[in-house]
Amino acid sequence: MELILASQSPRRKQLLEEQGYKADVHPAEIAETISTTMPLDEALERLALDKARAVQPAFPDRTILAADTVVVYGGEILGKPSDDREACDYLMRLSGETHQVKTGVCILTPELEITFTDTTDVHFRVLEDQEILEYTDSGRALDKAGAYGIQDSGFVDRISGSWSNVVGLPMEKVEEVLDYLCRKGCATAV
Ligand SMILES: Cc1cn([C@H]2C[C@H](O)[C@@H](COP(=O)(O)OP(=O)(O)OP(=O)(O)O)O2)c(=O)[nH]c1=O
Repeated sequence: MELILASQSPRRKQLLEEQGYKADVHPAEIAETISTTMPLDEALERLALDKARAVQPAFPDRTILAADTVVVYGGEILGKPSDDREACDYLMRLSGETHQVKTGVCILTPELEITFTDTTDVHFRVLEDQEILEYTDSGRALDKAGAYGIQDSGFVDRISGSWSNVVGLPMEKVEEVLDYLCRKGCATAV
């Protein structure tokens, strides 16, 4: 199955390819604004839908996948940090605590618009100031929600829920939907 991936995230491409899906990358060029006038899950799905719709005119016959991942801690949304200082601030706040990672997903076909959100609870071990600085200095924090990668930081000591959801795509649910689409015969469109 070959998808149009409306995301610049190399992690999402890798997660899809590891499960046997080919992903042709065409990132949506839209502002990443999360609406505050609706519940967060709905707002993430809306943003994923907007990303998918932004590329649909170029690929009207294809299946398009888009997503948006955020960290939620203490009632606040932590997206991608704007600089190293903010990245350090996020990591100091998350140290020793449990937060949530939410990914809103949209799978858009010529006939269907499917959106859903998955949530994973993530617990950080207590972090030393020095390791926070080393991580942010390495440049790995800036393109990631919450300023860390579960896959490259070693900060996480346990999770409850989907691991791939934290990396940027809840593959268990994504596969369920893609399998459903194949069974429904949308395969011609993918
Ligand atoms: C929490 C966490 C996030 N991330 C990444 C996944 C996403 O790439 C990024 C969240 O930003 P997103 O805005 O969801 O995605 P993106 O900007 O990389 O790509 P696009 O908007 O084009 O879809 O954070 C990890 O790689 N590991 C993690 O543990």
